[in-house]
Amino acid sequence: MGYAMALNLVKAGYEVVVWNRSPAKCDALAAAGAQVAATPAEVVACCDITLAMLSDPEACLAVATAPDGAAAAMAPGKGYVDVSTVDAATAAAVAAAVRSAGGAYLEAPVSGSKGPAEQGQLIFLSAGDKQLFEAAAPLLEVMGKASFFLGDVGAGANMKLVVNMIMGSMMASWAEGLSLAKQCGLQQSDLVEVVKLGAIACPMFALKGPTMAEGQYAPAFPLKHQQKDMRLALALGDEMQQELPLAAAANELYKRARAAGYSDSDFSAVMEAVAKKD
Ligand SMILES: NC(=O)C1=CN([C@@H]2O[C@H](COP(=O)(O)OP(=O)(O)OC[C@H]3O[C@@H](n4cnc5c(N)ncnc54)[C@H](OP(=O)(O)O)[C@@H]3O)[C@@H](O)[C@H]2O)C=CC1
Ligand SMILES: O=CCCC(=O)O
Repeated sequence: MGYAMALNLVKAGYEVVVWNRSPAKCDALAAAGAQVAATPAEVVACCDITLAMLSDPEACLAVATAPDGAAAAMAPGKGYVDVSTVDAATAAAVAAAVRSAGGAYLEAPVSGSKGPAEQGQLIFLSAGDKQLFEAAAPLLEVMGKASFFLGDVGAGANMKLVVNMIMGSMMASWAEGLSLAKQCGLQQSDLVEVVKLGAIACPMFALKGPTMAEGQYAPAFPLKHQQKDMRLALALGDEMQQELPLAAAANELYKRARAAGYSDSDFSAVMEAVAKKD
């Protein structure tokens, strides 16, 4: 995700400085014209606005707060936009580190996967410092098709977790439907066409149905990240005393798929947790 988003900024003519824990992953961006930094702090030192796209809460905290992390070079006039999917507590901790160094903080997790990231069609779910949202708007416009400002720190993270919890349950349900259709002798391709025309038509079902029927799960949204989002959404449910029985059941399927070795496959590989073995 970070690669596609940064590449769009380079293509739009911005001076982009990149860092990644595994440095080789910066090579293609360097070839496209980005400058490569040695640490997150070095990125922040070079830039007015720094974007972070990282896997999970642990990664976001590490990159923001390590001795050579982003907060170490934060200063008044600089902004940090974390577009990773994390929980509100992590967003608050990163915000505190950035703000205590005088910087501004925006969380802006994204809806949309690899394709929308490449096409500049992401949806940003932002919260935090409104002035930074306004300053970052031209960048978000390059990378996305819509940006929402949802309020104080945590609101963007919570919105993203609600959206991905719904998506995870829908995908698990779709996997069950495709599997049941097959078991009763129906063509899965017919199910895809029937669903496409009715009230439960859904771009995700249309996109993923054919490849799921073939047992192909080339990663767009890795299953380990979907399971992380289910876990974080369930924790949010506990905190809010909101029952989430469907999401809890779906989470067990994603955990089963992870245990079966599908962590780095697309999240549609949840199919393997429900499909009856012939
Ligand atoms: N893929 C998708 O479709 C979407 C993903 N998201 C969210 O975006 C985020 C990134 O997703 P995606 O790009 O797919 O994930 P990837 O797994 O491809 O990339 C994760 C990135 O995080 C880095 N990272 C992980 N742990 C650490 C750490 N401890 N310290 C420093 N860097 C670390 C990785 O570095 P390294 O290369 O060294 O491993 C890599 O750059 C996740 O929060 C995900 O939930 C949101 C919308 C869509
Ligand atoms: O977090 C991943 C979201 C994927 C999507 O919105 O298609």
